[in-house]
Amino acid sequence: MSELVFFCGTMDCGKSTLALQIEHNRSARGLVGMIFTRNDRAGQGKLSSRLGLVTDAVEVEDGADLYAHLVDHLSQGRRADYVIADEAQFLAPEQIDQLARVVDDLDLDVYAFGITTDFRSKLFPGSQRLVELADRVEVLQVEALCWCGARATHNARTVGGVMVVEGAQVVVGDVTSSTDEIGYEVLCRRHHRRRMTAATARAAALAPDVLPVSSG
Ligand SMILES: Nc1ncnc2c1ncn2[C@@H]1O[C@H](COP(=O)(O)OP(=O)(O)O)[C@@H](O)[C@H]1O
Ligand SMILES: Cc1cn([C@H]2C[C@H](O)[C@@H](COP(=O)(O)O)O2)c(=O)[nH]c1=O
Repeated sequence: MSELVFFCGTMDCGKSTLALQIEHNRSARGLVGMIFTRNDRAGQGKLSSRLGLVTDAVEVEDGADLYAHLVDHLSQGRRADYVIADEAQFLAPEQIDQLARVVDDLDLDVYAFGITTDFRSKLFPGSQRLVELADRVEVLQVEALCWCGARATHNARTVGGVMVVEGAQVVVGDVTSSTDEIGYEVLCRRHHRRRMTAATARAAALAPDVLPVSSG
């Protein structure tokens, strides 16, 4: 029985790497995948991992019908034995419904990869629909860590290392951004709630003691 599986986690926990491994293992056995992505950092029509691997993919545009895309592809006599959708948080809810239809009506496995929540810890609409529709939701095993050493569960957006809570939901970026750029940092919930990033924690640790010292 084919499945819709949602592999999720924070940024930088290895989702794209796993997508590329699934693709590698299946193509090594002669299977052909249809690979979708949207807004990958490496550019349009790319699925890339921080380990340096990259493969070509179909860039999903606004309003694209993913089910129709598969039907067109197959009716031209071309193969697709399974589907991978990376950066699935950026897909519209309707496109997730189309992926579920690919599983049910075309009997293909669909592996979707994405972050569940945005920098304000709100569900992305595409991820919400995946949680609603997936046969299985798998949280990645390789945990990203907060600066304090706890498991990172949340994604913070930063400007110059300082966490921000205003802005558009979608801003493509990375966890290794230079000062002043918009970047991201993964944090545990405690430090996300306190808006305490590695930079602000370091600054607080270096600040002179603010408590008055009594002379008598
Ligand atoms: N230089 C490195 N050596 C070993 N592992 C690395 C290195 N750089 C990145 N990684 C691994 O790659 C993971 C990020 O993989 P990636 O697939 O790009 O993440 P995601 O798609 O979840 O954002 C990191 O959590 C880390 O485990
Ligand atoms: C938290 C958050 C992230 N994004 C963007 C930043 C990256 O381009 C991707 C996540 O990619 P990764 O492979 O999982 O690292 O999402 C965003 O647009 N909005 C956010 O709130």
